[in-house]
Amino acid sequence: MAVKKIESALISVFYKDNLEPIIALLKEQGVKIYSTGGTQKFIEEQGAEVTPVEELTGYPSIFGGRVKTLHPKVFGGILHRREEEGDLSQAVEFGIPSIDLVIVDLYPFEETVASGAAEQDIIEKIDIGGISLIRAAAKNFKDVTIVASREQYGELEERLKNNGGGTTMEDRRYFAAQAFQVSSHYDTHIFNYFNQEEEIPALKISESNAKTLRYGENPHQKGVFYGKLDDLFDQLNGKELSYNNLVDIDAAVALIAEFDQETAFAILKHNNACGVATGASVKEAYQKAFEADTLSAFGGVLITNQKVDKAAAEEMHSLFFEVLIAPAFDDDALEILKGKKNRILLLQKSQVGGTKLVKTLLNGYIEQDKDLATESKDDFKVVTKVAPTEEQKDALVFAAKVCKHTKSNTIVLSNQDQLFASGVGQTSRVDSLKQAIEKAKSFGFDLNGAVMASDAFFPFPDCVEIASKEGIASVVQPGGSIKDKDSIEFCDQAGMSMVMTGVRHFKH
Ligand SMILES: NC(=O)c1ncn([C@@H]2O[C@H](COP(=O)(O)O)[C@@H](O)[C@H]2O)c1NC=O
Repeated sequence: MAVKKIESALISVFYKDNLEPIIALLKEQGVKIYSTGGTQKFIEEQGAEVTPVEELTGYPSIFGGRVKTLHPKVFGGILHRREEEGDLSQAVEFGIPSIDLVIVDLYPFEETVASGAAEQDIIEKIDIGGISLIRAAAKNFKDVTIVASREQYGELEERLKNNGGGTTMEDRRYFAAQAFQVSSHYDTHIFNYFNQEEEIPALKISESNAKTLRYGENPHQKGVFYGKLDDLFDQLNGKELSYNNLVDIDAAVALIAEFDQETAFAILKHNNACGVATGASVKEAYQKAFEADTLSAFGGVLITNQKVDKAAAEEMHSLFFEVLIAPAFDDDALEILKGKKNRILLLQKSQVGGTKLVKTLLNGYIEQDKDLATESKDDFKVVTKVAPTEEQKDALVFAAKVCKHTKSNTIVLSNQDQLFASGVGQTSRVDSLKQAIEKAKSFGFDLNGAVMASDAFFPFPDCVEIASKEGIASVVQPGGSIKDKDSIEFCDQAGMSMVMTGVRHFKH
């Protein structure tokens, strides 16, 4: 493919770091360099000759830097079509030089917003000249090479070296695509800043950090994660995270975030908890979580909200599991856990944050607020003659937390510090209850005195009838059925207590 030699360049970058090798290369090739104030100074410090852009435009940088490159001599130099006679003669007529390479690093708008800066500082960080240079050069990629961010310096250097100081059409088209990626990302952030009140009903998401996964949900499906996982986790051991790992990890961190007062441990499989417990230590919480379902724990995703110590690590080590997430690990615990080379160990550095959930649906996207409601004892409205004891209320809070993070329809059975069993994702609530009862019994739990949580109301009294037969003593549910009365009356006859929260927690 034909190589177009670079003879002139315009460089205007906010962050000057890492530019040195490019300057050295351009200098070596005798490229004529035009530049703006701060960048010009930096390039001169590298010992290269620079023509100030002011010399080209005949204007100084004005209005506090709001106008410096915005001039026909600059944009004409980029945009004129080299194969058009008319464009070439106009360039000569108006004394417009050719600019073959444009290097820009935009004002850091996103960073300034994130720093909590004042509105005026944020507005000044909306780059105008830089973004225009990027668009112009990308549009004229047939003749011009555009490098739109400092992250692309390495690629430019490599391509210039490979092509003897020039670029191919393929190179320039690639850089143009990168440029529009940079400019659209930049504008997305500006729009979202201006539309914080969501007056304009438009969904703009832009994430340039991509991680190609081994595959999607199944090996015949491709999968990519877009986001900055490194902000949340340090991976300390194990194989690459898979699509399904990420889905389970997402569910695990959301569940464990419910427990901020006590040491908690959860084991998840296919998005649902098969074990959850609190305890005096991570080891004890793990043991109790594991007890709830010693079969499902195999290959599971494990998570705790406390530092993993040696005792806990020794206890877990014999279990085959995919992932363990914790906010910290003792060195001797890590040494034990690293004994299995594929085992994924994640150190969680921060909470997930964010208030919205988005997914694709039909031919569009669906967005909703995250379910950030968690009920405490104060939210319980006792609707039966018998009120739950304090201990039962603790158990109801525990069960309700697990219930909120389990696929609907769900029924969760527990005491105040241990999940006994849950029925998950059943098409009828009764089936969920039956599944939970059978499972709890199969792992040796005595349901006498246990509590029950339901993610949505009981349309009929059938669930409390079945629960009563098993000795379940107290129930938490949102309420809101036209037949609430039937369930309440049954509980009163059976001597059970029931509280309503008024908050439904479907998880589809
Ligand atoms: N106003 C303009 O004409 C203009 N032209 C280029 N810039 C930006 O100015 C910055 C470089 O400025 P300096 O070389 O003075 O440090 C770059 O981030 C570039 O994107 C401009 N600034 C903002 O719009």
